[in-house]
Amino acid sequence: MESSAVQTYSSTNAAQVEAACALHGLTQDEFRVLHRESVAAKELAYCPYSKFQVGAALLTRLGKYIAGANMENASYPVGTCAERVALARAHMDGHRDFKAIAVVTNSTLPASPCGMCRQFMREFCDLSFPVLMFDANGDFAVMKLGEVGA
Ligand SMILES: O=c1ccn([C@H]2C[C@H](O)[C@@H](CO)O2)c(=O)[nH]1
Ligand SMILES: [Zn+2]
Repeated sequence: MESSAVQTYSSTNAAQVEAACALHGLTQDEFRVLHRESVAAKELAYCPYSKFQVGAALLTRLGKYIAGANMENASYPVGTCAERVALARAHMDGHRDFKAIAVVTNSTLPASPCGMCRQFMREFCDLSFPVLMFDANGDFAVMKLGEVGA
């Protein structure tokens, strides 16, 4: 079995943020707002079963930020993830082109989107779509959609 630890960076390390932004076509301001909006969204999670809050923030090509949080259900598979909530909200608001998504949890390691979310994103975003994953401390990993889970 191959084990590959995901490289994480600190969002307080300007050089690391700059490098990540340059690689994924984001401005540092966009990076900061994505982080801030995803953290705010996390507080709106409905997760009485797992108690695992997840926040997401999508950035559209037109510069709008759309938030999502996980919404659980007593019948567990009926619940949905933060990423899919954000994408559904965005699509309903008429957005079709997306620049990046940020996902944040209270975990001490960045969490990567599940297979259903990756499939859902793939419907609207290409394989180079940047996925920013923040942990509780603001450390982050970033991958293209085509690299997540690969
Ligand atoms: O990237 C992720 C990972 C998990 N969850 C949610 C699903 C469930 O509500 C809870 C525990 O898995 O976290 C997300 O929203 N996004
Ligand atoms: Zn998911």
